[in-house]
Amino acid sequence: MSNELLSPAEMSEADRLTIAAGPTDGIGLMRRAGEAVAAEVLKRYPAATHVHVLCGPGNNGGDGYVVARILAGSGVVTTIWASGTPRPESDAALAAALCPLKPRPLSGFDAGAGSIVVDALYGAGLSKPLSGDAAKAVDTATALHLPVVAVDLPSGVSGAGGEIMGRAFRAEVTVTFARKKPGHLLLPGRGQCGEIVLADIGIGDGIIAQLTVSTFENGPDLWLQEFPVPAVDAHKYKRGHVGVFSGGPSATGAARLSALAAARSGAGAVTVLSPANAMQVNAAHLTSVMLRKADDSVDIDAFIGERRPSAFVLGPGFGVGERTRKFALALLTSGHLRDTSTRIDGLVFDADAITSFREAPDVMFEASRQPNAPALVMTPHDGEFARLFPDIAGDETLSKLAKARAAAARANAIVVYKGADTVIAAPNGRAAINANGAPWLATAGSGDVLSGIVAGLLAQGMAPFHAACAAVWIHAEAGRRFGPGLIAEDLPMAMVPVLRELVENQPDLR
Ligand SMILES: NC(=O)C1=CN([C@@H]2O[C@H](COP(=O)(O)OP(=O)(O)OC[C@H]3O[C@@H](n4cnc5c(N)ncnc54)[C@H](OP(=O)(O)O)[C@@H]3O)[C@@H](O)[C@H]2O)[C@@H](O)CC1
Ligand SMILES: Nc1ncnc2c1ncn2[C@@H]1O[C@H](COP(=O)(O)OP(=O)(O)O)[C@@H](O)[C@H]1O
Ligand SMILES: [K+]
Repeated sequence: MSNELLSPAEMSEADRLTIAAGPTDGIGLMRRAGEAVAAEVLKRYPAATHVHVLCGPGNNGGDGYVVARILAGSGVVTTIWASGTPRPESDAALAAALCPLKPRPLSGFDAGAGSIVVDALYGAGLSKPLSGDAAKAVDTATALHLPVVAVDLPSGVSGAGGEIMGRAFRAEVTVTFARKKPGHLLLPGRGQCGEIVLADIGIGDGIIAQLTVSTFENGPDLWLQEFPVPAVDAHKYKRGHVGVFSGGPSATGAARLSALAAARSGAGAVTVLSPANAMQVNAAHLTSVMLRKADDSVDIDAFIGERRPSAFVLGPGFGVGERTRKFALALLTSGHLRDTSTRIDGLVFDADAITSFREAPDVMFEASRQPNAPALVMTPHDGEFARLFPDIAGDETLSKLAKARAAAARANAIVVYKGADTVIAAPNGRAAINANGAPWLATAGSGDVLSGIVAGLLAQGMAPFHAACAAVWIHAEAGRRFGPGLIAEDLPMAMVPVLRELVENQPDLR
């Protein structure tokens, strides 16, 4: 697998383990890193008149000295602008000594039109906001519209969380090493990276395996093996039955979007559970999706007992208040209804099911901790996240990744913290960052569709973390491919080619 995302600490551990295992030493890794960056510069900018390499005092700067040596050796006009000098006897000092160019002080950095900047100021070791000459260099490169190639990370972007510290370069391409880092995928860092090129510098998969990484880029590699495909003897109830709760007569659309998405994602049967006074409006709009009255927890228990649903969606269009809390708690405590033939694989709480617990989130978290509680997946956007986890949301020291992890642990739930950089986190600390979406997905009802896909996959027996990851990726992929003009109604149909490819790519099924 190459979808692991390494924190700066994990990357330096990978570095250490590789050197300890031999035969590659530190300068060997640095040479390969510099060679990869130089190759990218030569490939992308063959007509560049002048390359300016900005070198910091650490190993990121060390990579920069290697780049400058190779470019100069290839006949490219190259200037090094250095901030500080490498620590004596460090790999960076060795790289600088091997480079024939005399560095100029970064304070004087200037460049003409047609120039390229290689940003090797700070990478994994960024420890404080950019200021002084480094900040001025960012402003100069920006003002002159110079294309920037970043080494490992655009200086100023935190590798751990994607935050911009002070200022940051906006690169056209970022060449990183061995594995991506969370800061390449989380916003705003992702927006500063441009295209990301992953270079192999000799840190083997076996080394990465020793790190027991728990953060991943979301994609089929993570969950395709588990993606449900109906067996030859499938019947509809073997493919899972999803119940989706509808709001009142003027708020039924969200549940139907969710229900349709659950059906498209492969659930064999889907039932909209409607208040009595919204039965008519729901009936007028449903065809393959079934409809049943559910006004209170007695109705829910009867549905569970009789129809053996395997997953539920509660929240879209449902309304905020006591009734929602009652329904949520009835579902979380429905374990007593289980016998060997009645199994609820999971619950998806979205929208109003989240907001309804803003005054007393612990009540929900406590219920989800009970031994018989079904697996819970929550799908908050920023606003909903802040209602349920105000202290975590307000903690400026935490990245979105860290916030999602903290929330998942507290709530004993899979938390899908939505947005352009959706993070999916599990209570055990596993987390995935999603990066295949597009802003076309920012359209009313898009989130309702997502909750239905999660439930559809849960109902088919996918493990909750993987069901959530797969749903987020499929939803994003469908929206990105559809592109301009997307409305939520389009998403269930736009999923079809995505699902087809997933099924066709499952190794055992070809
Ligand atoms: N690990 C690997 O496998 C490989 C890693 N490689 C490369 O090494 C890079 C990591 O190197 P690194 O650890 O030396 O850190 P780096 O980013 O050079 O910065 C540290 C220096 O900068 C300083 N400094 C930081 N922020 C600052 C600021 N805002 N303003 C001013 N100063 C600031 C900081 O100062 P201090 O915090 O000590 O005060 C320290 O002196 C990595 O990104 C990759 O390119 C490759 O060679 C291949 C193999
Ligand atoms: N700029 C964006 N890029 C990618 N995905 C996005 C973007 N904006 C929103 N999304 C996705 O669209 C969905 C919106 O959900 P939500 O905010 O709940 O909307 P609604 O309540 O209208 O259904 C989420 O899955 C979110 O991750
Ligand atoms: K850099």
